[in-house]
Amino acid sequence: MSEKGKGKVEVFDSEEDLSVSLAKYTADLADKFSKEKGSFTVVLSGGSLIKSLRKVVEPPYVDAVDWSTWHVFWVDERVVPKDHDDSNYKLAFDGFLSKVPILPGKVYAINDALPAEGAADDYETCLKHLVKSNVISVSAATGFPKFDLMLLGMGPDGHVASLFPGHENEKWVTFIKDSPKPPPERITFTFPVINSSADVALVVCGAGKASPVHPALGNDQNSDPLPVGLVFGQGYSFQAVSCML
Ligand SMILES: O=C1O[C@H](COP(=O)(O)O)[C@@H](O)[C@H](O)[C@H]1O
Repeated sequence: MSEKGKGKVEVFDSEEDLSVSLAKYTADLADKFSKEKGSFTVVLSGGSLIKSLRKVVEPPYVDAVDWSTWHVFWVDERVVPKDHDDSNYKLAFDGFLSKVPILPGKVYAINDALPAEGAADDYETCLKHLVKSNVISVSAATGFPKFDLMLLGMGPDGHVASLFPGHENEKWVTFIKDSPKPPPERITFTFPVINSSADVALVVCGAGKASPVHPALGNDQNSDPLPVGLVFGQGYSFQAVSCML
């Protein structure tokens, strides 16, 4: 999606239906990219997204997907140890990664021994190495890394990743120490990276999130832009919404 409002919007009656559709969408994209280039780079969010991904680690997908081609990243992470209940890595490990044979060397968690700024720099350096070794491509349009699929959630305040209202940055990975949603210290991909992805799935579930998602769908031109309204994609974008709009 290169312009706001050009994404495909799917609205589901239930979170169960959303989850079934998200599994097919993710598995189909993994298959497409794996056949085209032998790898699939996917970026996870924390929060409710991991629960919504549950069907992809169940039959038929769990057996049909070629997990050996997957490279897994995080769009944002809390600066806590990997075994902490607030860790997005732990959430993804418990609900997703522990159920599939993705090679541990292709799972790129943040360095949890570093403080926020160091962890953000370290993750950006890791991405730059992976660009050099052609694991991650670069967007010809933006010069930023181009992941195959960015799986985004959205908070009730309209935040995506750990990009809260008023946040701007031209780095690949940045950090915050004052997140309005606990825990306060986080690292996060920036909008140029998010918006350079080949595909972006914005997975939003629940009536409480109906109002902030309107700008992302191009339905509300007048209100102040929320972070979710700044999400675009370079290619086909899938936005799954199960709330009343
Ligand atoms: O703090 C975070 O919140 C958002 C949204 O979470 P949700 O539980 O409301 O879906 C999440 O996408 C992000 O990765 C996480 O760090």
